[in-house]
Amino acid sequence: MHINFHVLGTLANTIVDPISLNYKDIPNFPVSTVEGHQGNLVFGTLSNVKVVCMQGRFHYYEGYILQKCTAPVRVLALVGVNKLIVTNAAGGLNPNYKVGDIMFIKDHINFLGFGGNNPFTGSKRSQIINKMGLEKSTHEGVYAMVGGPNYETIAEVNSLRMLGADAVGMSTIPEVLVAKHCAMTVFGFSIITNECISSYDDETEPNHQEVLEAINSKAESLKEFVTILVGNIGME
Ligand SMILES: O=P(O)(O)O[C@@H]1C[C@H](O)[C@@H](CO)O1
Ligand code: HPA
Repeated sequence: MHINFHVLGTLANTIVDPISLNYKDIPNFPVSTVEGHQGNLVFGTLSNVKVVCMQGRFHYYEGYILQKCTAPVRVLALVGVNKLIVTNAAGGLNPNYKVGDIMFIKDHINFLGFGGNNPFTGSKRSQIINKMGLEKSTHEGVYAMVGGPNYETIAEVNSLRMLGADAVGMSTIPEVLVAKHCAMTVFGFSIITNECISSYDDETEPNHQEVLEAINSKAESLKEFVTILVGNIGME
């Protein structure tokens, strides 16, 4: 099983008997350039399931073409991975979402794809949240991918809401498309790291630091969530 941990990279510390490879030591692998994306491929076990975790991913805005962003998914498919858990940090567009909430991705809006930068489509979900008592802070929603690296303007936030998006981020969809192309089963979720600003009266601005802080403050509960999730998916 493959887990894509992006800025949730510290969660890789839960992996048992880890063997870590730095991306720069893997021939032709891209290297991570975004703060919080540590750039390691970590092999080991979680809930007695063999896993490989990407501690850091690649974004279109880093200058990588989507084929390069998603190449690691193809590499993992070639080494036998057939299930993917994909995660991201995302801004909450839905007014009911609070910082730290989890959103299961039931669908997506691929803005890069609208512009012709997209090969495929597809996403799936699964569910194990009750035993952790997280019902009130989980949702099922639509993830919209924008190109980044800048955050959205107020007009863009309001447009995304009108289009039916519940959360917005800068990643994930290309990996999901390629994973589906490689016949993987995919489960995706977003951590809501900020509430998107939709009013000109609001003088605050989104920033990467608050994204990292929101992730870190939820790290323990997310570790538990992913550990249970991997155990459950591994048994399917
Ligand atoms: O890799 P993800 O999508 O989780 O990282 C998000 C998107 C941007 O890189 C950054 C925004 O602060 O976090
Ligand atoms: O508000 C956001 N917008 C886009 N990407 C993001 N990643 C985390 N938060 C956001």
